[in-house]
Amino acid sequence: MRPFDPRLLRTAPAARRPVTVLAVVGVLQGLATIGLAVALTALVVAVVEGMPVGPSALWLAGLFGARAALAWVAERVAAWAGLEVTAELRERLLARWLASPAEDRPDPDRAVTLAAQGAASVEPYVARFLPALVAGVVVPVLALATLLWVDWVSALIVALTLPLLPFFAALIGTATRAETERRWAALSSLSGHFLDVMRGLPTLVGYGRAERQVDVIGEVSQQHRRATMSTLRLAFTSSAALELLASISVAIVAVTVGLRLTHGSMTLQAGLLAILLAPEAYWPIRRVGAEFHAAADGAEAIDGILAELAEPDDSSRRVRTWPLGQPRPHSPGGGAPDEVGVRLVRAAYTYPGADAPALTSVSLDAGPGLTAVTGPSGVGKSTLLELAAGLRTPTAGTVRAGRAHLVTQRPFLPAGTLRDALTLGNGADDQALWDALRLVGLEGFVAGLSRALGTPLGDDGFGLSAGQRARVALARAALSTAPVLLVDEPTAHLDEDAAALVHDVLVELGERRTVLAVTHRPELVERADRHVVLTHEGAEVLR
Ligand SMILES: Nc1ncnc2c1ncn2[C@@H]1O[C@H](COP(=O)(O)OP(=O)(O)OP(=O)(O)O)[C@@H](O)[C@H]1O
Repeated sequence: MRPFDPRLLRTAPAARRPVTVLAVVGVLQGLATIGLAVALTALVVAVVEGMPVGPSALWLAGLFGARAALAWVAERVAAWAGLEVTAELRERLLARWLASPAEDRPDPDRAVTLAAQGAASVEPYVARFLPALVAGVVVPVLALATLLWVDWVSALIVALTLPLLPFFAALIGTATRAETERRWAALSSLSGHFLDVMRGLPTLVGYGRAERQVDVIGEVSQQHRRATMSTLRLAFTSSAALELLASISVAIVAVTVGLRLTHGSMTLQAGLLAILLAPEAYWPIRRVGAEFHAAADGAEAIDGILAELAEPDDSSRRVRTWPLGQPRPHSPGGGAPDEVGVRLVRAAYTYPGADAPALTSVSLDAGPGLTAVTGPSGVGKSTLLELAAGLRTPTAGTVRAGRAHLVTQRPFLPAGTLRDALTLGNGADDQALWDALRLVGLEGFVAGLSRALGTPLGDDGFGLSAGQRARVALARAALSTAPVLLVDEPTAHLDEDAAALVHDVLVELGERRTVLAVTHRPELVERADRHVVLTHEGAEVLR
């Protein structure tokens, strides 16, 4: 692990200010520590020699106060810096992944590990390790310079023994590296397993196989525990080794000072100051060693995150890049911003690692109005919508589409209120929300809830039926200002009456926008302006 990776400050500019403040506070803390040793010596000498103690006592109290205040500031700034960096790295990762075609994104388990635990482990690195590193560089230099001025013999002993600490720390660090990598791999595999089990839980419960997963999760957790314990063992042993080395070095200084004091070849002032200053040269380096282990995970994660954020070699595949939370500068799928339709010319798509293409040479031209897309299961209908939405880049041919809103077969509904699920954080007034709910036939249902739009929903829309979830997703599509709506099997979970209502909504939306709806329902095909049948050979436009 590199002690400090400057790429971090380049990638997370928000961290620059807090990290600079941390460095300045670290230098001030070092000066206060040296000042404290000088003031304490002056006070003791004044007491011993019967001189007035007032001035040195005042200096001592003032410096104690200043050091306490600086420690408080350092703690606050470190916490602030940790949060800033973690938040910025997460935001950048999400922005990068959202701006990349699906095939360029990492596996979900790696993405979860990087953005969740990975970014979180950067916090102790920034909040604890970096301040320790600043102190580790500044304080020993200041202490050594003062020692040289006070007593060159003590300075020589410290100068000779001090480099042993970072040397041993580096030796131990090299041994820890493999352990840290093992722990990181164990964590990634645990996340992957956990994610897979959570995804497959309904199926596993359905087949009565959920219990078996307890053992699998148990075994992976044990691997993680063993890796963590061996890292901890190493951390404790290395701390003890550095502690011992520093204690022996301070003892050598103390013994030589004591001998010279006894022989009268040294003044009490110089001797006391040397004994007080010697430990100050060692402790910051010991602290770096101690914080190193807490930071090792963070440094490993930073490597992974920075690699993920690094510019890709093939920038032509990066079809859409825009800052998070800002409107897209150009529409997905390579279309112009004002385009209102979807146009595919001999578009093909092969999933990464797949042998056969999921979509072969599809050409279609869908302008404003409702276009029904039908075809046998697995023919590539969902893939077609993802291409039109710009989530994937075609492996051959071209796709042009206006700004699109995609309603997938399993629409994402965040945990929060019904209002959150409808707006997804975009501003829309309540009147617009009620209009959209009326459109999809949910107005009466929501009005009947005691907290109406403020009704809390669980993860994935928990608390709503499958049909209600589909209609909330459709209301969200109606609320969006995108000129192109892409809808994947909107009536899959609905009974005849509810399906008829959704069909009305799609027809109505089609009067104002381009609606591409994948469906199995002949009633919707009947009412559509265009009908495209997807086959394994391409697309056949029937109407
Ligand atoms: N992420 C993926 N990785 C690899 N292959 C995939 C992936 N998603 C889909 N496929 C494959 O691509 C083909 C087209 O899938 P797609 O989901 O687009 O079909 P579909 O027509 O929408 O099917 P259905 O009507 O059952 O929803 C299928 O053979 C499927 O197995």
